[in-house]
Amino acid sequence: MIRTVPVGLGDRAYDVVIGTGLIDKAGEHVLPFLSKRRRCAVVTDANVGEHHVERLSVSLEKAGASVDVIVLPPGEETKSFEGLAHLSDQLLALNLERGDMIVAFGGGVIGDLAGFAAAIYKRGVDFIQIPTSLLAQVDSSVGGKTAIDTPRGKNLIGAFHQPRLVLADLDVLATLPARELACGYAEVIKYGLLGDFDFFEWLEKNVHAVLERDTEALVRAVGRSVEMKAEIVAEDEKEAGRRALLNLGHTFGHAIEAEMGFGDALKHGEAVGVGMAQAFRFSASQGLCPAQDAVRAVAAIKAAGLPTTLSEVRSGPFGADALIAHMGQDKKAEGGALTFVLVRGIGEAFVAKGVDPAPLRAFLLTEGAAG
Ligand SMILES: NC(=O)c1ccc[n+]([C@@H]2O[C@H](COP(=O)([O-])OP(=O)(O)OC[C@H]3O[C@@H](n4cnc5c(N)ncnc54)[C@H](O)[C@@H]3O)[C@@H](O)[C@H]2O)c1
Ligand SMILES: O=C(O)C(=O)C[C@@H](O)[C@H](O)[C@H](O)COP(=O)(O)O
Ligand SMILES: [Zn+2]
Repeated sequence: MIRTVPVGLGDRAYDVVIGTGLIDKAGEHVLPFLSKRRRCAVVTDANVGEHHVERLSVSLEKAGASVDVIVLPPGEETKSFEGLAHLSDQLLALNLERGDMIVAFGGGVIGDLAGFAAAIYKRGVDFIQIPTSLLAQVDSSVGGKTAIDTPRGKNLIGAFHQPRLVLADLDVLATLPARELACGYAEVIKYGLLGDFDFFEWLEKNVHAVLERDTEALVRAVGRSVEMKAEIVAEDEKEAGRRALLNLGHTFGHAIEAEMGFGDALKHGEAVGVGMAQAFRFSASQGLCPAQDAVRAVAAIKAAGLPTTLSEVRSGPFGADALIAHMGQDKKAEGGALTFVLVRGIGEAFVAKGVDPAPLRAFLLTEGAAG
């Protein structure tokens, strides 16, 4: 089974190919994008490398490509200035040329880092995304946001750089740890919560099928997510307007991630789980959204085993002012004022500019943050 979702971006358009058995056929898919000397640098992490990189290399080599593999340490810490310096140096050591291809083979950390390296290496080389986590298949491999974190915040240094192709092989999810699958589910349910009530209702009924990796359920979950992201990105590539909806839960979530220091204790998908729950509760507290929609949204996030409250993230409290300070670094902020993605109900997100910090602070106190 193969499904192709086009991302309509004119001269930067590309396909997202979703299906099974794609790693073994990667060479065929990638070959048309290689230059004459057919050289690729595959960037992966140690976990993905251990399970899958051999098959990918064989497939690329069978198609006539010459392949070098760069293996990085797994984890969010790799998506940093240090990780970028290390990767750039490895690419230079291989003497990769401008016409060569970088292949990002891993989760969102590898995709964001290798994509950013591709955007700036020798002022820009092409790259292909072969996402291996559910989160990367439904979200980070599509849309061209690439970045690294800094201690001051999430994804603060980066570039828009679209891949030439995305190959999402559902088979590789077989080796993905259950915790990571739940992280990916957070971004899947985000699409339902932000703009597709029917998809949300389907997820309510099929959460266990998705988490048990039932192929049919994965095809629908990944397919619908990518379709929604592709449609939004094609309309608003650089987040001038509607693309901000994809940030539902992220202004809250990124602030929590920054406070937690971008490590293993709290993963991005988990932060988005709490962040989306807070976006619904905050919207309800401001009279924007019916309280029962917030209760239902939170229950659906919880059903995947994701956290929905600050106290599940850390027993010690978060400082309300520290969280608000992080929110000030959010890329959606305008003229010093905060922008949030809020909701009128399930499937009805909207962009709220100029959010007053006073009710926000009061809300965070009700959430258990310290004053
Ligand atoms: N660019 C975007 O639009 C976008 C969107 C969403 C998230 N992100 C970013 O993505 C990152 C999170 O991505 P993630 O959740 O994929 O994290 P990740 O890349 O750290 O991968 C999660 C873990 O799973 C392992 N793994 C991945 N695929 C595997 C497989 N098939 N088998 C076994 N292990 C596997 C990895 O080694 C890692 O330990 C964050 O940095 C987030 O900011 C970016
Ligand atoms: O693609 C987008 O646009 C998103 O916002 C998707 C998010 O899930 C993702 O985490 C993204 O990296 C966040 O972007 P940022 O601009 O808030 O750093
Ligand atoms: Zn995200």
